[in-house]
Amino acid sequence: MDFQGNVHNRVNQTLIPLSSALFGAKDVNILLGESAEIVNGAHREQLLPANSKERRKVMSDSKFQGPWTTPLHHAGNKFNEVIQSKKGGFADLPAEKIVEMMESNSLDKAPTQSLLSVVNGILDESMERNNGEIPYRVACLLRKVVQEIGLRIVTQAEHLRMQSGLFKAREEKNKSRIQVLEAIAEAACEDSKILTKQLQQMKNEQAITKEKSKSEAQDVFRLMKEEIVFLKQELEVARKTCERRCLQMESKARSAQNHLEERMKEASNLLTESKKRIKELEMITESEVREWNKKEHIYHIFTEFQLGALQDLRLASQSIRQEVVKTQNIYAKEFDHLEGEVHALEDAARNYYDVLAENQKLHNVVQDLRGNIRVHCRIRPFLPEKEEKLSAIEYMGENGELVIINPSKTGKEASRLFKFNKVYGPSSTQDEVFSDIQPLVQSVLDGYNVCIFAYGQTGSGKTYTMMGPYGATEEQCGVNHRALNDLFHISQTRESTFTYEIGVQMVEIYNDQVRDLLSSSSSQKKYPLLLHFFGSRGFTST
Ligand SMILES: Nc1ncnc2c1ncn2[C@@H]1O[C@H](COP(=O)(O)OP(=O)(O)OP(=O)(O)O)[C@@H](O)[C@H]1O
Repeated sequence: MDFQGNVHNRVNQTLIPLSSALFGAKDVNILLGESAEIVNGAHREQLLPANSKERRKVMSDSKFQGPWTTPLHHAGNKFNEVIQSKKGGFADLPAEKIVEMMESNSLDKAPTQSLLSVVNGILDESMERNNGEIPYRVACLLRKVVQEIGLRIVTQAEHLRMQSGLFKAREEKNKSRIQVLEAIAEAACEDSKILTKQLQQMKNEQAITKEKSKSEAQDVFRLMKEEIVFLKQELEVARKTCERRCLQMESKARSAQNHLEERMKEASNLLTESKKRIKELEMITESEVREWNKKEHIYHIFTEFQLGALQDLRLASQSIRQEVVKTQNIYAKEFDHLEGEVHALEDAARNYYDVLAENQKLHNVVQDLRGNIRVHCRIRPFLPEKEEKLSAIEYMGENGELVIINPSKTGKEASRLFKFNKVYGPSSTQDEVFSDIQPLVQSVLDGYNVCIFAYGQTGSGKTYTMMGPYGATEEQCGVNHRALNDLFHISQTRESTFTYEIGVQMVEIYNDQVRDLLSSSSSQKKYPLLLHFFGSRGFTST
């Protein structure tokens, strides 16, 4: 539709300029009007320009007018009046009238028909007359009229030449227009060819599209067929499954029915049994009722006996109440006495706390006196696997003296004396070692800073002393366990007077690096702190 509409528009666009070239221009009307004036005087009025001024000009320019011309009363009126008013022949016309007719103005405006009728009239008159003479004045008029007609013929001939020149020019113009129109027609033909081509192309495309849609429809049909086959198969499978399930359900229903029948039988059996039981129970109940009646009787006797006993009890309770009042009085006196004693105890307790504080002070003073820094030496026993058991200890004093011998040297240099605060022999126990450290734990709880650390070469027994051996028993536990036990124990005994917050930190210092042994993340294990003053030997501290 669009294509056809476009073609129609294009054809219209081509035709509109064509028609305007033929019929629309004003000059075409003028051209036709002027041609008609010359070729066919009958269409003069219709084809002359509509503008009245132009019309008048054309009319006045055209001096050759035939008898068909519409009478122009404004031109040559006098001439006509004279012709029409004349009686008899031209020879009879008075001289003034002929002069009046000969006035150039009058002749100019007279129609050519009138001029010709004057000439014919004069010629007829001369032929009618026997002598054939034409009076002089009439002959003058005749000459004048003939001259006028001759002039008009000359003018008309010129006019005709001009008109033919105009015609030629217009013909040229028309030829060029025809060429333009032919060119337009050719262009229109080219357009129509292109359009036809496009139409053909579109038809081809439409055919291809139709082919495509046909193949697609075939594909869809095939796919639908496959889908239907697949769905049929699935339906078949589903039907089979359904049948199988129905069969299973039926067998289940049958088994359930059998089961129910069995249950019904069991229930009926139970019912008969329970009926029997009810009968038995009724019999038992009857016998029990009898029993209960007997018992009621016995209870009745017993209650009466109890009432008697209760009476006795009431009497006894009254006497007891009197006793209790007496005892309460005695207790009140004793409470007064005890109150006095409690007051005395409170005073004593207050004194006790003072004494306790004093005692703590004295304890810490004693610790200070024993030395702020104490060095104890523990001698490790020989390890069982050691074969050579040659000891370097020559003497071990009770006040911390220790003499070490060096077999490779002689004389004074062979032995060396060391002085410690305390020396523990190879047979010393963990408890013995801790007994000297224990007072320091109490000092911690009194607000003193305490540090206990073990120092010695590898394998000298630091870990053993501080922690105990692997899987240690209570007896083998080292300083750490024992100190912590004491800390908790003493803090508990003091919980009425003190509140302690206890925290634990376990670090290892090894190769100048401090590590947090309780940290779970490996990145935080390493402390940024570097210790230079401990040297490079390993040790364990608490
Ligand atoms: N007093 C002791 N009684 C019995 N065995 C001990 C005693 N002291 C140490 N040992 C034993 O000696 C061995 C080495 O002791 P320990 O591991 O405590 O040494 P260490 O100084 O901690 O060594 P390192 O610096 O290499 O860690 C261990 O088998 C330990 O059981």
